[in-house]
Amino acid sequence: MTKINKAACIGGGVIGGAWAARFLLGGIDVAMFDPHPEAERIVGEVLANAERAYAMMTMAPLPPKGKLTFVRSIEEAVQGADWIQESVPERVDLKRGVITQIDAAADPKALIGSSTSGILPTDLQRDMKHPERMFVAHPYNPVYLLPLAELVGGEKTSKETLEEAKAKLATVGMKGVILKKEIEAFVGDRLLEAVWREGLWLIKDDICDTETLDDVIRYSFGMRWAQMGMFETYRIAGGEAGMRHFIAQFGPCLSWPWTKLMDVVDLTPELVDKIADQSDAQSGARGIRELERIRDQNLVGIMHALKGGDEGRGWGAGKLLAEFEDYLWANARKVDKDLGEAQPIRIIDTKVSAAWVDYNNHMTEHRYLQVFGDTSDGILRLIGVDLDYVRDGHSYYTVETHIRNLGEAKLGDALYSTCQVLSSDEKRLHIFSTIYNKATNEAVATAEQMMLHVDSKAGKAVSAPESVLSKLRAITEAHASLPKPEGVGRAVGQKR
Ligand SMILES: NC(=O)C1=CN([C@@H]2O[C@H](COP(=O)(O)OP(=O)(O)OC[C@H]3O[C@@H](n4cnc5c(N)ncnc54)[C@H](O)[C@@H]3O)[C@@H](O)[C@H]2O)C=CC1
Ligand SMILES: C[N+](C)(C)CC(=O)CC(=O)[O-]
Repeated sequence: MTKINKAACIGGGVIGGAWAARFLLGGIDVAMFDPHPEAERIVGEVLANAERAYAMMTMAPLPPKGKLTFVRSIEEAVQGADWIQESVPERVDLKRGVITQIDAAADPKALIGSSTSGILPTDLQRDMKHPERMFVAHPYNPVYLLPLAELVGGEKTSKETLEEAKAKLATVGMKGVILKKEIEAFVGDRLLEAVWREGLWLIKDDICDTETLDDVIRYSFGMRWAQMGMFETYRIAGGEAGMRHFIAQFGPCLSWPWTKLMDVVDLTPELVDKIADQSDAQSGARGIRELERIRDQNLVGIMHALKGGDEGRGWGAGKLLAEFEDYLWANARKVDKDLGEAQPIRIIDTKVSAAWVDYNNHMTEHRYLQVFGDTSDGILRLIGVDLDYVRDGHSYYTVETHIRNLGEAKLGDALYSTCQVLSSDEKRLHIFSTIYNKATNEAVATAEQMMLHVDSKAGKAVSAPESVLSKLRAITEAHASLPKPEGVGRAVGQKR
């Protein structure tokens, strides 16, 4: 896949700031131009929330964070950039001017995406010298988590540009969908606008308030949409006869006067006050950044659930996350560890994220197991048991774990883990891992684990191949000279 080497973000508001976060956390340097006097603070706050979300989202090795530079002009921002994302306010004259300015200063091969929610790319590329590399890349808020970008070409956009944009977006975990034709508001905003129009009428006519309306969405079809969209959901709603029956039964309702879709509600000052007051009553006690964090944590939870969907193969946005994680592992900097060194191997570096903390205000139990699980995965990768190996039908399964919690890990604490191999043979791997607080180097928890090499299709333990065993022997022999760690073999309740 073709990586993005350097990105330029023109406009750093809600969307531009979140694009910058997506690129930076994908390891890409970003030059940002936004004349807003508080642009650095705003982007900094968005980035902080994005980093928090990524810490919850994945334990796959993200590349070192890219460097963010604020610059004073569009010309300076686009220097050396191969992806330029325009996210200035939704006005055709402003956007066209900015895009024409970008075009004049950028490398003629650099891709130029516009975040516009609905303006035709043909209208935006009108004055460009190299319009073939300009397109709409319409994202969804928050761009750093929601992976979709609608890719829409104008009359002068080349097909190759859209394909290249799609391939590049995959390297930052995004799914680019290429629309067959340009149309105002593309696909997503057409659908959203229809629902929004209807929602405004329901509030205006006092059928419900904003909170009730949101409840109707989030306790019902919102959940369905997140995992299956509209048409697959309705196929199921048609019962065994599927889509044809669904259309036969519910199609006629479309011509009954159920909706007010074609009437545009008059957004009078009174109606705006009414909606804003209801919205304040619904959510005003929490600030925007706090609401963003709640939203992000929920979105991560949904993606995690979808990652386990379809019997572990992953589904929708969760499958995409799993594919992105595969990509991150495949592209992680290979740490050349000396397998013959007589010291526990350092495996994981992480931080206690907000999602890991419980009502006792410290890292909750199962997160220790998660870090230990990632540590054992790390040692397995060192001996060649990686995702390809697992896909080929073999793996190590953990059959026993004993965790001891020795100290507290608090929100934001930096942690690292080490792993010592206690013994191994053709089938067994006996390890002892420790999680340390990075600031104090004090042990926070230990785990003793026994793993078995298995033929995962047959579901039984089998000998590992020599390619794995030779590496494992090197580590086991080196670690044999280490003192036995305190706590090995301890049983629960045993006196110290
Ligand atoms: N907010 C949303 O939910 C979504 C917005 N979009 C699109 O993203 C674009 C940006 O929208 P938001 O980020 O919401 O707006 P915003 O108002 O939060 O941010 C716009 C930013 O552009 C900056 N700006 C103004 N003129 C500029 C110029 N000449 N050069 C550089 N920066 C300039 C402003 O200072 C501001 O920080 C729009 O086209 C919008 O339709 C797309 C998807 C979702
Ligand atoms: C409101 N909006 C039209 C700017 C919304 C979008 O474009 C997409 C989104 O994130 O909902």
